[in-house]
Amino acid sequence: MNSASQPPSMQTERLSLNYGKKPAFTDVSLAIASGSITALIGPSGCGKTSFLTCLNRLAELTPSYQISGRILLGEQDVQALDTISLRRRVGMLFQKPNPFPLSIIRNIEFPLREHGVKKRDEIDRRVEDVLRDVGLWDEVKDRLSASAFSLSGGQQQRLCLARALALKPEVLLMDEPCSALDPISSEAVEDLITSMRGRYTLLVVTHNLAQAKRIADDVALFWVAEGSGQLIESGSVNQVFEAPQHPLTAAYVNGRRG
Ligand SMILES: Nc1ncnc2c1ncn2[C@@H]1O[C@H](COP(=O)(O)OP(=O)(O)OP(=O)(O)O)[C@@H](O)[C@H]1O
Repeated sequence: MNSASQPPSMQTERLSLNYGKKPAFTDVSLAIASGSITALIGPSGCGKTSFLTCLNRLAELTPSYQISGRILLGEQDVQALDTISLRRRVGMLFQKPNPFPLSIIRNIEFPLREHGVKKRDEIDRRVEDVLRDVGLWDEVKDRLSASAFSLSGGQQQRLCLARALALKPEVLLMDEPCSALDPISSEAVEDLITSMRGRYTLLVVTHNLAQAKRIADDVALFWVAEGSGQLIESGSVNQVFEAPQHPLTAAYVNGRRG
């Protein structure tokens, strides 16, 4: 599917990020289509993770961070939003599962309560809904009070996904969400990602080109040029993989560079 016809859910306009004097990426303008899966690909150090963490303003936690350009969520400038509501609307899943050191149920209940959901029956309903959504309910329904760390790595990652979904985000940022998992868990998480197409806007950093090809509607390729990450090409998955416009894209997707 080419999602270019859909209005962007998020977009960046000439976004640049420096850590102190060192540029991480420069002048990235990218529109992320609503309800689509966009894969961010490119060699190590080209700024993919830094770009992702700008979108929910996590990058601000790095003291030397300096940003220029604009990031829009819908029509709103994310700098004008408070970070709590921004991060409710733009959730994140990290490379390594990072459940809270709490029980399985509290991992989901905690953010719900933080965001004002206080009624027991609503909490229980939303916990069950999201655990079903990530295919975990049957595996954990009899041990909701057990520690989240008693789950396998793949189950922990699905719990983290459920925790993010509980807040009903519009956009989900995923930083190599499968790369720390065994092949079977990785496939389960990948299947979940594709099952979310159309319901959420997903931006997924992946080093795995075969995975990008399998899951993405759109692909954006970053590269390091002149000492900083650059967006060198973006488009539908078919265009980027089958008819790349830039010679570096052709070399990268064919395994000759990067
Ligand atoms: N917190 C930080 N402080 C200083 N420099 C950083 C920081 N995080 C990243 N960088 C630098 O910014 C550049 C982009 O890094 P980033 O991790 O965003 O790239 P990446 O494409 O995600 O890499 P990888 O695929 O290896 O994860 C690199 O040169 C990196 O060393």
